Amino acid sequence: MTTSQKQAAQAQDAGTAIALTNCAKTFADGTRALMPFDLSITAGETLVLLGPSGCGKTTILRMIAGLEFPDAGGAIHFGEDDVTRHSIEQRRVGMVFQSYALFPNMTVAENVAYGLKVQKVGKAERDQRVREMLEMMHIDMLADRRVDQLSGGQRQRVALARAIAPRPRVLLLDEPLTALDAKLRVRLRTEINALLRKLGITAIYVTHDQEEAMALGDRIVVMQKGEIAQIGTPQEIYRAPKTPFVADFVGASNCLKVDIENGRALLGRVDVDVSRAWNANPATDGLSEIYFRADGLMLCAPHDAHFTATVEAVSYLGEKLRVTVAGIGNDAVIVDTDPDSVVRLGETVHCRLVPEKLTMFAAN
Ligand SMILES: Nc1ncnc2c1ncn2[C@@H]1O[C@H](COP(=O)(O)OP(=O)(O)OP(=O)(O)O)[C@@H](O)[C@H]1O
Repeated sequence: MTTSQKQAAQAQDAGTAIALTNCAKTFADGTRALMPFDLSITAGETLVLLGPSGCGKTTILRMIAGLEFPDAGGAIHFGEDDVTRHSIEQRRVGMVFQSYALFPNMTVAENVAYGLKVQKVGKAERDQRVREMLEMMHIDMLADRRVDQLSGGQRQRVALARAIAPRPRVLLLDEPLTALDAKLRVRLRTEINALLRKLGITAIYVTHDQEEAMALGDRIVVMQKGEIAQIGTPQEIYRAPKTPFVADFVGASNCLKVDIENGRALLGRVDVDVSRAWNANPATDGLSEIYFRADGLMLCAPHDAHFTATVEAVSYLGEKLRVTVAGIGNDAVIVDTDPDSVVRLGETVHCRLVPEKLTMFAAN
C-alpha cells in the first residue's frame, strides 16, 4: 500500500453497526415484499443478501439507504442513531448499482469528487482524496477521461471510488458485478473483497450469485419470498443448511427421498447408515429427504458401493470431473471426482454416500 492509500484507509470511518428491528415492507399496491424481520450487521462486517429474483433483497437495501421506509412499527439504527425516518442524504450511505449511474458528461475525477463537493469539502482536500481513491481503485491514469470513454470494469471502479470517497457510514452494493464478463467479475470481486477489509467499512452486498456471496460475505443472509431463510457464515450456509430451500439454493445439491429407520436410510434394496449426518437426530426417522453436495457421493469399487448408476453426462471442470448419474432415486445426481479419471457416457458406475456430508430433513 502506498502512503496515500494508508492515509485513506485510516481516515475511513471505522464502520457503523446497523440494526433493523421488526422491519416489514408493504408497497402502495398491497405487495407484501418483506415479512417482519430483525437483522443486525456488525461494524465493519460485509453482509451479503442472497436469494432468487423477487425475494426482497433490493427492498432491504433500499430501506437501509433511506429510499424506502419500513411499515409502521419498524426501526432502523445506525449505531446509536435512529435513522428510521431519515432521508438518504442524512444517512450518509454510499451506493453502487449494477448500472453504473455515473455522470457521463464529467471526467472520472469529477465523478469521484462529486460527493465531496456536496459535502462542501475544500478544494485542496478534495483533490487529495480524489487522488487517493483513484489510486486505491487503480484508475489514477484515467482521472481526466470522460466516463463514456471507459470500459464496463473501469466504470464500476469509478462507481466504487465515487461511493467510498465521501467516507459513508455504510456501503450498499446492489449486484455491482452482474453486467461484467465472467473473468472480470471474479477479478473485481477479489479486489472489492480486499478493499472492504482494508477499509473496515460496513458493507451490504446484494447478489443472486451464490459463488459471489460465498467469496465476499463475512455472513450471508439467504432470503426466500420476503423472509430470511437462514443467516450464517459461508461455511454454515454451505455445510449446515437449515431448510431444504437453503440446501437446494446454495451449491449444486442432490436430493434423495428415503425412509429412515433407527438411523438407517432405506432406499430400495440399499441400507445406508445415516446416523453420522451432521444434523441426524432420532426425530429424522420416517419419510425423509437427504440433501448432499457433489462431494457427498463418491465413485467407488463395486464391493464398497451403496448404489450402481448410469453415467448421463460428464463435464471436465479443470480441478474436478463432474459426473451426472441416473438410477439413484428419481432425479439425476451429481458427483464430483478426480479430474484425471476416465468416465464414459452410458457406463455403469458404483457410488457411495459420505454420511458426514449429508443433511436430512423430514419429508413434507
Ligand atoms: N415499488 C414497488 N411496488 C410494488 N411492488 C414492488 C415494488 N418494488 C418491488 N416490488 C415487489 O417486491 C418484491 C421484492 O422485490 P425486490 O426488488 O426487493 O426483490 P429482489 O430480491 O431484489 O429481486 P431481483 O433479484 O429480481 O432484483 C417483488 O415481488 C417485487 O415485484
